[in-house]
Amino acid sequence: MIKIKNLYKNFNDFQLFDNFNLIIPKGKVTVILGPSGSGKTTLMRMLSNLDKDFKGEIINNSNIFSYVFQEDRLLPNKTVLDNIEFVLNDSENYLEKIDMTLSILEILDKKNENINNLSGGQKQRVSIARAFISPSDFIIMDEPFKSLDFELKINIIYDFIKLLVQEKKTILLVTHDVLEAILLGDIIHIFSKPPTIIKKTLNVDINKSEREIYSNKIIELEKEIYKYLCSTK
Ligand SMILES: Nc1ncnc2c1ncn2[C@@H]1O[C@H](COP(=O)(O)OP(=O)(O)OP(=O)(O)O)[C@@H](O)[C@H]1O
Repeated sequence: MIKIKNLYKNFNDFQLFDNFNLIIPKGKVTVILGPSGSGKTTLMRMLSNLDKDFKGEIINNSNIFSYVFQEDRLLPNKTVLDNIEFVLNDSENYLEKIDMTLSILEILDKKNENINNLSGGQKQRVSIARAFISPSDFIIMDEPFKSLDFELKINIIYDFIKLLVQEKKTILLVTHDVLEAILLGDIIHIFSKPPTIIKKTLNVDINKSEREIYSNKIIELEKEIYKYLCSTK
């Protein structure tokens, strides 16, 4: 579990967080939805020790982090396999897991392909595979599906759900996409404008493998979230 306690963060006289608290439970997907400028990126930077200039406590026992960003951060001119082995110390022990993960993400046939020859969606699948295969305790995902078209995004999300059903991971997902939040999240936090607080927390009590985009439950949740996102309070 990762705990943020009594966090205060400012940039000169701009107070971004003013006694902010958040818990990221182990083995769950915690989603942050919030307006532009509410501090999502800053929070991720503080969680990953890139920004240490704050008051309060961040209790984080995870030793290894991995990241999935909107733009892929893969090694160019290397194969898919090279990119995955890059984050592993003893890749020999991971061969089965690599194949299984690539297969679920539908890119097993690209294993020995040069990254440069892959489409944007395929590269994003490689980024997800790499984060999943690496022995990290905590995966931070910053708008990982943003640049993808709707159909591709939904397909990758469903493949990603298959991975999560196989193996629970502690994930923090930051997104502006309400449907993505509902399909992947266990807990959804909606941020206010600064000074940022959590306006609303929703638990998604629908089995991950039963999250159908057209189902009434999903549509009801979407409506509820839009209500909070649109309220100025
Ligand atoms: N280095 C910095 N110096 C001054 N102000 C900053 C700095 N970094 C962030 N801010 C301010 O802090 C606020 C939060 O920024 P942040 O990038 O964390 O928001 P965000 O929620 O990730 O936004 P978006 O959804 O647009 O990516 C913004 O008002 C931003 O201008």
